[in-house]
Amino acid sequence: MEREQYIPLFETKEAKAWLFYRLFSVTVFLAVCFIWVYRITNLPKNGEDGRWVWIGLLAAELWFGLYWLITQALRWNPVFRSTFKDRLSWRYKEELPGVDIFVCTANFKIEPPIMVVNTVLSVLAYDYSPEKLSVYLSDDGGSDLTFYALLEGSEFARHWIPYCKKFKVEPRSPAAYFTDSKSCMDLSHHSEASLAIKKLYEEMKERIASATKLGRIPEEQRSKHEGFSQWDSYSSRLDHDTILQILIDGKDPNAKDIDGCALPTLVYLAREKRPQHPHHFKAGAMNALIRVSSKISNGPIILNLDCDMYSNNSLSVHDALCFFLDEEKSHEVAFAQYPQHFENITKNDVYSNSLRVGFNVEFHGLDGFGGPPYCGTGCFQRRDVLCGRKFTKDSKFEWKNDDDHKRLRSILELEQETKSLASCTYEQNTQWGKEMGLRYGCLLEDVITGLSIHCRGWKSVYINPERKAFIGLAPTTLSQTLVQHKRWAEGAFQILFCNYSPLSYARGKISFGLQLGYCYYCFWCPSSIPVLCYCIFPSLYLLKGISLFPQISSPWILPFAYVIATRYIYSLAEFLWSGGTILGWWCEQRMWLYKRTSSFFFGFIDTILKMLGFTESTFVVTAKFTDEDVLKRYEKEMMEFGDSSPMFAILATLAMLNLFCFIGVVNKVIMNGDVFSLYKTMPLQTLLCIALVLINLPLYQGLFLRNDNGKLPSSLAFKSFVVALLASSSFTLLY
Ligand SMILES: O=c1ccn([C@@H]2O[C@H](COP(=O)(O)OP(=O)(O)O[C@H]3O[C@H](CO)[C@@H](O)[C@H](O)[C@H]3O)[C@@H](O)[C@H]2O)c(=O)[nH]1
Ligand SMILES: [Mn+2]
Repeated sequence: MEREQYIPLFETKEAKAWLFYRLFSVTVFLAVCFIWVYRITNLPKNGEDGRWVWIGLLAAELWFGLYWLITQALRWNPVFRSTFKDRLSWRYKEELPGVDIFVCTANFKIEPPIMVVNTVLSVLAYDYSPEKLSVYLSDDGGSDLTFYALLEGSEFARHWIPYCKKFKVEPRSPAAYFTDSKSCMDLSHHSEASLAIKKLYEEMKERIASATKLGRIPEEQRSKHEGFSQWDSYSSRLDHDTILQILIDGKDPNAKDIDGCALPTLVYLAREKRPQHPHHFKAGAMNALIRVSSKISNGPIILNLDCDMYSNNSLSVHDALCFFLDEEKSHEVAFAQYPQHFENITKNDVYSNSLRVGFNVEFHGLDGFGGPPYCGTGCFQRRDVLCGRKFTKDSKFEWKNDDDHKRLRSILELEQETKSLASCTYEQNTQWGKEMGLRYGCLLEDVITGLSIHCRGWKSVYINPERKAFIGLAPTTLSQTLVQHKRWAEGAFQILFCNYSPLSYARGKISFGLQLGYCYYCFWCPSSIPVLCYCIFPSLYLLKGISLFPQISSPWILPFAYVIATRYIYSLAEFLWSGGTILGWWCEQRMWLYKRTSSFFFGFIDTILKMLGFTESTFVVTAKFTDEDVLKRYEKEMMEFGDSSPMFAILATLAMLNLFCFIGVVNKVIMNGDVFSLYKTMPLQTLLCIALVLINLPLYQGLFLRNDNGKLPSSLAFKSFVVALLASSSFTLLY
């Protein structure tokens, strides 16, 4: 037979301006070298003022310079991918592979069941043959409320899916669809059907809301489904049997939507939990899902989603499949990662949660070196690779289509057999969590798993289409953002010491660029220390009148000026290009500082304590639900403090310290009457201190000027005031 002509399913383009960027980056590096030379050649002699702090600054600047070199990997070689999904349907017609979608939820109190159901509905309604689509919800909360909500959702799906397909609805999360102004316009066109479906949705929402409010399932509902009986032996969230229920069996000829078309499979799973067995958080949940799904649908492609990440494009599966089914280029692709988008980002994004630059710039850069990391959500994976398969030249993606849609066993039998795969003891003495499935023992289970896949020789691709594929919820308070980043930074730091460390094990197994790329995240924690030094010492020495940087008349000021100016101009340009605002960029600078001085610093300390055996790290789940009061302030872009966490204590103390130094210096200048002397002798120190005070303005407001519940508690204000005052005055008087 003649070989069919090869038609590429995706293409990869390089960025246009890469040469320009590389030249620019070389000039910055030269300037950095001059700064190092300045520090070394001007080191104060033994006994002179400021020798120790000078050495400290040298260390910090060495770190900043080297770390900056690492970040170049993220921008050196960006690539952009596009897919041809019409060719896919044309080429493969009905022979596309099965896709299993895993949605994870963990806590019904902070991850509202109605939101979870919307996410599930959005993927159930994918424009993909229902026989080949299966959706699994893993509920680590083991909550009958979530189960009940899913049960309601499965009933509603029988109306929702045909509605979506008939009217080509987008997005297919009902909640998003009914609030989207554009789709509401459409809604008015196909009047009757849309009013009816909206009513059904509202009724379902109402039932779920009242059950949630009540805190239990009404008896009449409970008696309708035998699945609830599985909660009879349930004692707590962390102590219960496996609960498994196939809510829609796609292979059952009676499972039909209201138009008589087949439905995708839908499964609820709460794996067994026992207090004496570690459950490994999300990684454990995913591994249980991998095993359970292998018995039920065994789709060769797996999509993993967080419970808040609904699908915003009914054709994303097709887009992703282009990367796995291309006849010449696909054999090395292990996973395709989509970016995360968030629907609740305010205009200037006060907490810098949109991760704009990361997803619009840096991930493209990593893609150029062998692939973006696995981000835990919005990621399509090959099942065989996830289960430990190594890359070889003939690792082509293969799947067989079983035409037999009938089950040999009854569904009850199947459920019973499958349950044991989700038990606590199943993994004992197996490779699960090590060589198979997601890796255990790291707070960033996704990134470490992706790294291990890269180390086995696979590539990944980054797909960032115009129409957003997945949209979720970002944290809405400062403390949530800081806690989330602490988890991420701590997890990334753990990777540095694990078996797959990008510094040692990965060498030679992944490209040098990707090694650096991973290091960028892994070194977040330790980079807190030089930033802390820079926030404290230059200002204290300014107050004391000791200069630590070149004077305005010295030529050495030039490299400093060049680095500072280009760093900020470039980052502003990049931020605006990625769709941000100027004020948003300013907020990002603030969050840059806050993350380093609190999240990354605490992550650093915690990792060290953990290595010494003092603590265990836990996965703190981000709330996807905000109090009305808090939400109002969030929408007004007011920083939300509220409680007195140790992270806030550090931030407040640093802010106060800089304020005192600033006031002290202004006072001195006024007494001396010579405004210009400071500008001549210590221009950079003054600039740094002023910048730190300006960036902290919202914090001073939270400390002293606000009256709402989101301000900083006065006890914390008092403590930080005293500590900062003591530190600055004792430094000037005694030292
Ligand atoms: O024991 C647990 C803890 C969490 N989750 C689920 O994991 C997901 C992510 O949790 P979230 O609190 O939203 O964390 P984020 O920081 O927003 O998530 C990012 O970072 C995590 C790693 O830190 C990844 O697991 C996520 O996929 C990624 O989106 C959620 O759906 C949770 O329900 C579980 O299933 N079991
Ligand atoms: Mn999340």
